[in-house]
Amino acid sequence: MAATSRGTPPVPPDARPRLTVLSGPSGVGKSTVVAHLRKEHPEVWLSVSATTRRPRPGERDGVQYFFVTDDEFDKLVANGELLEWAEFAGHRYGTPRGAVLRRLEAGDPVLLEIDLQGARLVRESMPDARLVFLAPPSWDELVRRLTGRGTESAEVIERRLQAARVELAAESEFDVTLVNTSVEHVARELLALVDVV
Ligand SMILES: Nc1ncnc2c1ncn2[C@@H]1O[C@H](COP(=O)(O)OP(=O)(O)OP(=O)(O)O)[C@@H](O)[C@H]1O
Ligand SMILES: Nc1nc2c(ncn2[C@@H]2O[C@H](COP(=O)(O)O)[C@@H](O)[C@H]2O)c(=O)[nH]1
Repeated sequence: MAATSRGTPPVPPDARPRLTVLSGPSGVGKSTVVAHLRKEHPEVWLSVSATTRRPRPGERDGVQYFFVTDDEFDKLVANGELLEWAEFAGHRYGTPRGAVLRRLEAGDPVLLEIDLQGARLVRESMPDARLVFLAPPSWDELVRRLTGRGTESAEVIERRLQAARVELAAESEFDVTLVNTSVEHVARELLALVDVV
C-alpha cells in the first residue's frame, strides 16, 4: 500500500529549506525510514544526537547516538553545545549544535530525527526549518510496531504511548505529514522534502 501525505505540499526547489526535522511518535518508524533513505542516499546527513539512555543491543556509540552519562549531558547543556534538548520517557536527548551548523554552512542538507519538544525548539531558533511529522496508519498499528520491536519493557512502552498521544495531537504544528504505511514510499517522499534530488 502506498504512503500518503497530508499538509502543505513541497515548495519550489529554489525556496526549499535545507534543515529538515523528522518527528513522530515512538515506534512509528522514523529510524527505519531514515535508514532506508540513507542507504540509497548517503549524502543526506543525519545528525547524531547525544542521549543519557543506555544503548539497545546492536547500537554503537557515535553511530545511532553518542551515549553519555548524566554529568556529561549536564556539561553539554551548560556549555551551550546543544541546539536543542528534551527529556523523553525518562531520558535526555539533544542535538549537537556544532556539527549541524557546520553542515548547514557547507550547504549540505541536514536531517534531524527528534521528538515533538525538540521540533518546537528548532522551529523557534531556526524558523526556516521544515518540520515533517511521521504518522502511523492507525493507533493499533503504532502499538503493534512499538511492542513488536521488543526493545522496551511494558512500563517503558506505556510511557512512550502516553507521549505518543500528545505527539499525535500536535500533528497540525508540522509543515507536512507523511503516513508510514510503506517504508519505501515514505522514504521517497521524505527524500523529496530533504532537497537532494
Ligand atoms: N512501514 C512499516 N510497516 C511495518 N513495520 C514498520 C514500518 N516502519 C517501521 N516498522 C517497524 O516498526 C518498529 C519501530 O520502528 P522504528 O524503531 O524505526 O521507530 P521510531 O519511530 O524510530 O521509534 P523511536 O522513536 O522509539 O526510536 C520497528 O520494528 C520497524 O521495523
Ligand atoms: N528532542 C530530541 N529528541 C530526540 C533526539 N534524538 C532522539 N530523539 C527522540 O527521542 C525519542 C526516543 O528515542 P529512542 O531512540 O530512545 O527510541 C524519539 O522520539 C527520538 O526521535 C534529540 O537530539 N533531541
